[in-house]
Amino acid sequence: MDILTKIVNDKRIEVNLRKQLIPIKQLEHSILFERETVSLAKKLKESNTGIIAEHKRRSPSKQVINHDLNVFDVAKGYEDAGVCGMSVLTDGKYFGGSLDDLLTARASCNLPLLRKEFIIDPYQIIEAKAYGADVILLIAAILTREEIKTYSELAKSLNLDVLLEVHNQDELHKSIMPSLDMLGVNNRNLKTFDVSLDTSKQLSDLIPDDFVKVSESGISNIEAIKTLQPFGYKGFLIGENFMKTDNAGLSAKQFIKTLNN
Ligand SMILES: O=P(O)(O)OC[C@@H](O)[C@@H](O)c1c[nH]c2ccccc12
Repeated sequence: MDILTKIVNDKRIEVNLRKQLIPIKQLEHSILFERETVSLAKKLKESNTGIIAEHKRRSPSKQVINHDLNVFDVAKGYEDAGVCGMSVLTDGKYFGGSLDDLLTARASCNLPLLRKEFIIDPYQIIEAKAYGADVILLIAAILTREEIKTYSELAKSLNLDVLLEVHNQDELHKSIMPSLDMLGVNNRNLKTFDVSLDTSKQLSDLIPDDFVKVSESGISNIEAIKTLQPFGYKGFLIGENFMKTDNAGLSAKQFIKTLNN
């Protein structure tokens, strides 16, 4: 069984348990559920750098990245660095994250926050809003077109932005619909972990101009961004490159400073 299938199988069990612990009605009554969200897509459109910086402690491909940083400082640091948005991994078993991380990031900064999660149930979208997210991720590899439609429309009705992630042409073709805001090309194959920026280059032409294009994963230097910008990418999702350092915020700050020069 590939890793993505494993993650999704575990996620179904987890979500069913969560639903029993905290009913949707309760989530809908939380204070953050009423919060006015901030659009990441809009920020990316207005930016010349377009960095979305991620909080990620570990991953199935890299094992430990960093267990010593705390989300509160990382979020503050990213905001101070001038990133457009922050991505927070909320999966516990494979990425060492949690919904508490999302809450902490929310308490620490005003950046648009992306709930980085394997969404397979509408419950998780309600949850994202209740824990302070502004954006949800939908992964085409694990959803049908119908699911993408239902989930993205639900997100839009809650004023959440939608980032739809693809890795190949088939996933892209099945996913294009007006309820998406951003199209993310994952340079990492979630089944084999192979990383290549060529994926972003090859798919860029097939993404209609109405969507903000985001390149995700394996971006470790300024050159990568300079190479991808002419292909129309406005957003760059960077995790490990910042998280593997002692001070993720500071390394994002230096990165953005160099990018601006
Ligand atoms: O650490 P990197 O290589 O900079 O990658 C960040 C981000 O793109 C990656 O964490 C990611 C992209 N899509 C995902 C889906 C699920 C979990 C994680 C991801």
